Amino acid sequence: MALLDIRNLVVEFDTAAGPFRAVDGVSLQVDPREVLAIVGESGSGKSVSMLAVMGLLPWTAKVSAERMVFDGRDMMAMSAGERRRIIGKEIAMIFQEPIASLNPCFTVGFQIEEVLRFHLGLDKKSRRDRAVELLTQVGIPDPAARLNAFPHQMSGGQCQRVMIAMALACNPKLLIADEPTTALDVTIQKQILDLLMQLQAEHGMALIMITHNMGVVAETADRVIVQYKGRKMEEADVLSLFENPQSNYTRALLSALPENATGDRLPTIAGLMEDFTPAPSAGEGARP
Ligand SMILES: Nc1ncnc2c1ncn2[C@@H]1O[C@H](COP(=O)(O)OP(=O)(O)OP(=O)(O)O)[C@@H](O)[C@H]1O
Repeated sequence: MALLDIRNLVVEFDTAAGPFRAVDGVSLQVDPREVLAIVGESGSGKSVSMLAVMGLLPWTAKVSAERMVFDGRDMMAMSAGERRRIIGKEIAMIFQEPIASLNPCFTVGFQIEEVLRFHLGLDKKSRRDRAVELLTQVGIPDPAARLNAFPHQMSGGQCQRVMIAMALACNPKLLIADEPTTALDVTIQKQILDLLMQLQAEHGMALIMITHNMGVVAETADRVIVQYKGRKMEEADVLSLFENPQSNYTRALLSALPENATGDRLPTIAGLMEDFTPAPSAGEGARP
């Protein structure tokens, strides 16, 4: 049984110019321990789809889905309180801007311990011990002392490690990583990706990796969904996607990779919805 099963997700925003459909009928399933990449260019609705699952969209968003089931529980039917108990505990998310994701007014120790207090009700001493253990797991040197640091006293890479520690605090079944390395220096990007993959394997969690980077897809994913302008263009296991892409949009994305350039210039992607057709298997709820 899929850990997360979403059918026909639609997200529409009320804007001054009228309703805007950011996600248009996306279906996806993730199995326990599986790594699913959602890839697509900026604005393709990758983040909005996952923020809809987390219930983190602003009130201007209208979310509908035929099905949104996590670990056998219907997320569309549950109360806001029930959802809050799952979010951050069983499903955790990390974001592109680690420094902006942390609260600048509190030490990182306080912020990690707050997750442990809210979701697990641990006492002060157990919270501190667990926070040290978590910082150790994500590779922060001198963890007991670093708990007293404020986010501005840490580098971007260290802040992302802290975000990962917070996400792991309650041993989630699913981690959603939204462009987790995009804002970091190239050398740090690789370290954070390696850390995420190591923790995913050790903790046996499912991972949804949101990215615009085909290199990240190739390094991390078991299965891939290609999204464009709010619609699913293709879904395939990672090898099939690279070796035998079915949608002309996926082919355009792959041919725009620097290593696939044949002339002096990289090919551009035309950018008109009408030009691209989803792969025949992309539309249905069930995965190919
Ligand atoms: N609060 C909002 N109100 C109106 N439109 C929004 C809102 N949030 C996102 N959008 C729009 O929804 C579309 C999808 O955004 P989304 O952030 O999911 O894209 P993305 O594929 O994750 O790209 P990026 O990597 O740049 O975040 C974009 O056109 C964006 O402008």
